[in-house]
Amino acid sequence: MKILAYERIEKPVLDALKAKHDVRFFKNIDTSTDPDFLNWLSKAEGIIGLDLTVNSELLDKAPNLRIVSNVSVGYNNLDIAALSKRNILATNTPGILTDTVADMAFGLILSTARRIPELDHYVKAGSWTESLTEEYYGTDVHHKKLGIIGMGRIGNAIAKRAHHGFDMDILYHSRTRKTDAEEAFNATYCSLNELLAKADFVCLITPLTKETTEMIGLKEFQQMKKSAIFINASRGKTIVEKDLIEALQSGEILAAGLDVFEQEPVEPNNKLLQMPNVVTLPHIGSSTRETELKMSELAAVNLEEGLNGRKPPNLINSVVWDAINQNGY
Ligand SMILES: NC(=O)C1=CN([C@@H]2O[C@H](COP(=O)(O)OP(=O)(O)OC[C@H]3O[C@@H](n4cnc5c(N)ncnc54)[C@H](O)[C@@H]3O)[C@@H](O)[C@H]2O)C=CC1
Ligand SMILES: O=C(O)C(=O)CO
Repeated sequence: MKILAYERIEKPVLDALKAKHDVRFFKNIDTSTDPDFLNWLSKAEGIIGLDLTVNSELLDKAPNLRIVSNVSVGYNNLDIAALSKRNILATNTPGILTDTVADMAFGLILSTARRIPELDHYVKAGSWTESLTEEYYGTDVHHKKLGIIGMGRIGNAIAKRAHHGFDMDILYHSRTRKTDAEEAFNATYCSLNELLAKADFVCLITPLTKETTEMIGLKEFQQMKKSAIFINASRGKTIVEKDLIEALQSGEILAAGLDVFEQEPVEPNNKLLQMPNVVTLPHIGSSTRETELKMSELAAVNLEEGLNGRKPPNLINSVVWDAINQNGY
């Protein structure tokens, strides 16, 4: 079968797909103009990859497409309505990356509060010439209040680390109450306003949807404590980035730890990159060797199951499955 592979997919998985199918791999191309890409797209039955924008415009050029398999849990790059309208299956990779992303989010909490990257530079620059004074002190993490916005799989894994490892009080805001998390981590459900006002650490880990786009802007930063540390591991567009810059510059909040940006890769002149109280990462939450491989493997299983007429384990638009089973492809 003809498969279009795009951007991130681990080599052993790509090689295994190539051994069975007619696969073309694309990286760093303009998907609206690249002739090779457009030619392959017109023939492809399956797409596998990370972050390819799949909308009506692209789908109009892909008449043979039957499945799009994302190598990520977030699928804000996919227009699910447009895919479903054309009876094209869409899949993602939930679960297997949860602990890895939670570790990284916790890494951002610790490194921002304890100023680890900043102090690492200080030591390596040879500036540690005398006993340190208050100016270099950080903020405690243990026994503080952690506010989690988006208490899903990853939110729960962050809460688990915070509750069991750091004796933190957990506040959370989500679309629905999560009684399991309340029982397991003594977590308290809050309105967004209440969470923002009470939390020492505000950690955003929702999917990017219409509802969550720009959900945290200047008004929300102003509601946070002046000592608050803001962590974003969700998607860059869940916040208003210029408002975060303003909130940090005016001292509305203390610091931020960011794995995601409005524009990725982040522009080198982004003001956030010049702030010592901001810890930045290159959208690397799930990217350990072990987990990236598992994500590619799971995405390949989803792809093959779909192409072989079986229900993929991580199907997003089950309405398409129902339609296919009633009417056939
Ligand atoms: N930085 C990174 O490398 C990674 C980032 N992510 C991001 O994390 C997101 C969450 O992943 P999972 O925990 O696996 O998803 P999930 O679906 O298990 O959890 C998402 C949670 O957000 C909540 N939510 C949705 N809309 C909301 C709203 N308007 N207000 C409040 N809560 C809302 C849902 O109720 C759910 O509890 C992904 O969609 C992706 O955007 C995921 C993996 C890696
Ligand atoms: O899985 C996701 O949603 C990511 O952001 C990349 O791993």
